[in-house]
Amino acid sequence: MSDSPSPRRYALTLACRSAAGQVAAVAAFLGRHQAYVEQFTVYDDPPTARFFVRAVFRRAEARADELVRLREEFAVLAPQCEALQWQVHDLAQPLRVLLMVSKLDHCLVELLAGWKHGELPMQPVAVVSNHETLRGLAEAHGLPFHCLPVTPETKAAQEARLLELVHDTGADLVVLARYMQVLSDSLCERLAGRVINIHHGFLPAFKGARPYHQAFERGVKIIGATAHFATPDLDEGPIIDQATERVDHAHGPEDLLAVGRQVESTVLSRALRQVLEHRVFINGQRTVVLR
Ligand SMILES: Nc1nc2c(c(=O)[nH]1)N[C@@H](CN(C=O)c1ccc(C(=O)N[C@@H](CCC(=O)O)C(=O)O)cc1)CN2
Repeated sequence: MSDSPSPRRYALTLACRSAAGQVAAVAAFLGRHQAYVEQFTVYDDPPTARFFVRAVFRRAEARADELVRLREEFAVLAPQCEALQWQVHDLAQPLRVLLMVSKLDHCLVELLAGWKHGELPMQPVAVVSNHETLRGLAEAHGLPFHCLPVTPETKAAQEARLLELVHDTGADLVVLARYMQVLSDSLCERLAGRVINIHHGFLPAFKGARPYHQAFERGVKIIGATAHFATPDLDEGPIIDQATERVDHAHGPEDLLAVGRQVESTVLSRALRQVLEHRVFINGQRTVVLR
């Protein structure tokens, strides 16, 4: 990166205790840095007495070390704001994403298309699967493909290999794009807040591996999909986004799966975009999504 000053765009995210003066403190910080603020969104959550801030700003003449200086100086301010979590992101450095899939390709195809079309600001770093089925799709997009078959006997070793890949690729996020194996408690804890799953059901209804069959048996008239952070509690993680579609008595389980494909792909892509744009905060069992 040249030393000559160049315009750079940043996102500042802050979760802190609810209190007077939080906005003023952040605004003063941005003012001290002659920041040109493009977006400034806040939400106060009375039930948890937490306050959430997302600011997108730019600096006309940013020095090479500006991101480091911004972080060092916000680190001084953070305790005064009773910060619980904060980060300054350089928007020219998209988050690195490790994609996981089993045999069904519809969600992976949607994410890769969104990336190629510049709609998903991410840097995919690899595709990991427990089947060979989608190697061609990954490699056609120039992405390394790693097949880690999972059985009860191999699960621990394969998860250790997955953690190695997360480390070696510098992945910030892991996206379960119809990856049909339950991640262990220890893996979820190691990657807490960094694993996004698409559940092919409208949670909290119809948890598990076969929600469309459950929906058919129940005779529902609406099906849906849910993007959430994966936690040790299967299909219980904080929800990022959901969507639904109407169905009727004539839809069998396979028809429901067919209707659900686009709902799943749309919800996962939308949820991932919100995370990539630093809009999503985990707030206990829930999320705050600053639009
Ligand atoms: N720790 C978590 N891991 C995963 C989650 C999660 O919420 N927490 N979500 C799943 C995705 N999923 C539903 O959305 C899901 C996938 C698979 C199963 C399941 O029972 N799988 C069986 C194996 C099935 C098979 O081999 O085809 C199993 O793992 O024993 C339930 C829910 C992804 N992981």
